[in-house]
Amino acid sequence: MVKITKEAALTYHAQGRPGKIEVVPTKPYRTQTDLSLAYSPGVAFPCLEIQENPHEAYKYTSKGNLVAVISNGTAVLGLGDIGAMSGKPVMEGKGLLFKIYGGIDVFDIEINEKDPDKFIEVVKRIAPTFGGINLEDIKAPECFEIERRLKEELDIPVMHDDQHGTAIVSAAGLLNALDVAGKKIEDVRIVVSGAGAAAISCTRLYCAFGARHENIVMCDSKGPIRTDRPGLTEQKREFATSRTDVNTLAEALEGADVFVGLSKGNILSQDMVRSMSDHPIIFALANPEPEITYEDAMAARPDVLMSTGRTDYPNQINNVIVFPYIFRGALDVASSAINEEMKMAAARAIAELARRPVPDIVNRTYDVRKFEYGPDYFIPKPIDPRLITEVSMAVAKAAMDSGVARRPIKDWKAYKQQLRELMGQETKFTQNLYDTARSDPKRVVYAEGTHTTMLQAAVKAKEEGFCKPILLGNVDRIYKLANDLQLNMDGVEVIDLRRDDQANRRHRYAHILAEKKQREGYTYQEANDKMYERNYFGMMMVETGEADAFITGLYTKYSNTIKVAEEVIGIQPEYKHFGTMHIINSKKGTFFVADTLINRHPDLETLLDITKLSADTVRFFNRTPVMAMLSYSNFGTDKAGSPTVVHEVVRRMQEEFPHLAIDGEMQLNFALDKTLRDDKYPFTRLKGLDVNTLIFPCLNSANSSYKMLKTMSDDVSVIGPIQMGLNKPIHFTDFESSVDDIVNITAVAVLDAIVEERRICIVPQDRRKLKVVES
Ligand SMILES: NC(=O)C1=CN([C@@H]2O[C@H](COP(=O)(O)OP(=O)(O)OC[C@H]3O[C@@H](n4cnc5c(N)ncnc54)[C@H](OP(=O)(O)O)[C@@H]3O)[C@@H](O)[C@H]2O)C=CC1
Ligand SMILES: CC(=O)C(=O)O
Ligand SMILES: [Mg+2]
Repeated sequence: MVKITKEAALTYHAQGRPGKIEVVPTKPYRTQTDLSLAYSPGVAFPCLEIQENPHEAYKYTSKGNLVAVISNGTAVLGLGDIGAMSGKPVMEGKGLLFKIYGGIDVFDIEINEKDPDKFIEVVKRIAPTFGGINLEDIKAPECFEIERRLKEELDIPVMHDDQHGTAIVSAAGLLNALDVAGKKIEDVRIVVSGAGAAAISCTRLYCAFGARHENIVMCDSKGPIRTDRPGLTEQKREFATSRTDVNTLAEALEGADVFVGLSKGNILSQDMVRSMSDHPIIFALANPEPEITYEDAMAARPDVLMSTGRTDYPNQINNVIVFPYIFRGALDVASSAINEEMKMAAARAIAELARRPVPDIVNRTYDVRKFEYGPDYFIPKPIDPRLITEVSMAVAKAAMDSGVARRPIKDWKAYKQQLRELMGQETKFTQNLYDTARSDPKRVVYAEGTHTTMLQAAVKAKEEGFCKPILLGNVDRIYKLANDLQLNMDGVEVIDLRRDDQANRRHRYAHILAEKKQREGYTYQEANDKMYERNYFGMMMVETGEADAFITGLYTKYSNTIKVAEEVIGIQPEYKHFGTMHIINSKKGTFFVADTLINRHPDLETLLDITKLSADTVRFFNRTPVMAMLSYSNFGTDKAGSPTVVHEVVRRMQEEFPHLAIDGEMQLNFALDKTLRDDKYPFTRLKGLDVNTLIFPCLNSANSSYKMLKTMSDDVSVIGPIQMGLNKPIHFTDFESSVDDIVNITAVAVLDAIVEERRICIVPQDRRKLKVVES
């Protein structure tokens, strides 16, 4: 587990641009016209529209996606009243989290005002700017009145996150921890340490889920809150116990099932933990120091079900699992409030998610082989990409059902897709790719069945509904691995090509290959030896029609696999070379990039083949190719060196395909910026067109470019490599491919296999029949 040091935290905040957030324009601003639209005089028009109908603010401004995180710094984490400005790093941090998890923009606002009436007045006056208000780190009891009045007096969702975000996530954690411990919420004895903003709201929500008042003891800085204590606030009175036998936290904890700490660091001792019942649930949620450290609690007894509020320990219970999504759902239906129904729906959705298999990306990020629902994992990880869809949708639905949604959602499938796209999880392109592959699932051979990534990808592709996997490898090993990973192997075929029962098949394949290659010096014996290698055997399955597509590459070097593919499958007759393409999905659109893996220094004929194959592949994905031939020079500015080859390819392509949008050679920025290109070079065939296909002059530049994008940009997803030019659907992976990379390639391979006889140059009427990926 990562230990966070003071030095590291200070450097993180100070390095580069100080702080953690910046404001980024969302409209063009390069030209004088842009500026006149963005500001005066153009800006006057939306102003007047809003004056006439205030709701138009959601249409013409950022209001609908803008949340204020507002604090007066009186209860910052567990640090106490450190002042408004000192709390700014926390509020900026929330801004960052809102953005990365919920796609919501935030202005953090620190108000130097402790008087509730004045504070409320300030918030009310700035409220028109925002679509929602997240109150943060405001101490009890003032926070209750502040939130109550703002909710009453404003018509946008207002939520004090320390109260309700914490209540929702800890209720989800409690439901699951009780399930793991085999206990019922109605029966358990709960001790709550803290009687502030977070503690009161959490306890209220536990009661809404069935916890009994009489089973709860709440403690504040003075100890257990009893009904016989004079001068209790209204909220403390709500949870005061009538028990007279409890005078200390230690006494309250004897035999208790649950401890929830929302108070102060280091107030729970190991002895207290030992005095609790079997499988005690300990939520030590004070930040930054929990009521007891994870290590101490685990050392006290092995059966503890332990959570903290920190990222660096298992079972983090932190409101970050809630606030981005509850506001997302609320904003998306223009909800006028965040009510009890929405909170309970969010808690149930979070609890339910933790019980489902965990996505590969989460395991990889935490460097864990597999998270499994149980003592060490009963709450989803904040980076779980499903939170945005599951929680936001549950919240939006609850808002609609409870009558506070002003813009109900009509198409839930489209909304889910919109949420995924918002977070760049899944572009429309990938979705369409999957849908098309699903229309006619194919038999796909995975060469490396014993590789965990390949095995998981094969099962996932099957579960996505677009393939019938055939795994090559040792049968016992594959089933053991699948068992360890809890994978459902129904519908998966496993073939151990080395076993005696495959001898006939090996001989048969060897005969076919030897016959095909007899004029190239191939003997039967040689071919038979090769059938013990998974790439030969698997490709022969496709060659003979006993499978539809083949995927390999995690163990084998690319150059070796290519040789086998050329030998067994061969290149399409109209070409002499084959190549690879990567598809880049970014906020700016989908781009096809070639040749990313095969031809190191393509000569004229090779580059010509790559270009033609690329045009066909782009059409295969049902797009019209708009092709830029790239180089370091523009349209003949360099008359020597490599640009001359590109120049000549363009000439030949334009001559052979008079209607194809292709031009060059040109630099990458001219390819991607049509205004710049049309301004400087108005004569091109690409005038007014957005380029979607980038043909690089050599492997160095193509390979480095797609890898640079993949590594440096979080907003980019890459599909590939997609092979172009082989006779059959043989596809390769990078050795560093993830499960999702291979699932994507499987979809491409299936699509490839759907095209009968696999001609990339598919005739238009066949294409329509196939309903391949829509533009
Ligand atoms: N993990 C998470 O997601 C979240 C964690 N928190 C954490 O919860 C804690 C409280 O936050 P919040 O409710 O906003 O703050 P408040 O200031 O509103 O409440 C603090 C409460 O803690 C009580 N307290 C202080 N010292 C002790 C002690 N020694 N024993 C028992 N109770 C004590 C106070 O008692 P008294 O009333 O007598 O003053 C008060 O009731 C913080 O540490 C915060 O970081 C908060 C929100 C979310
Ligand atoms: C997480 C949080 O909001 C707090 O500790 O105050
Ligand atoms: Mg807080």
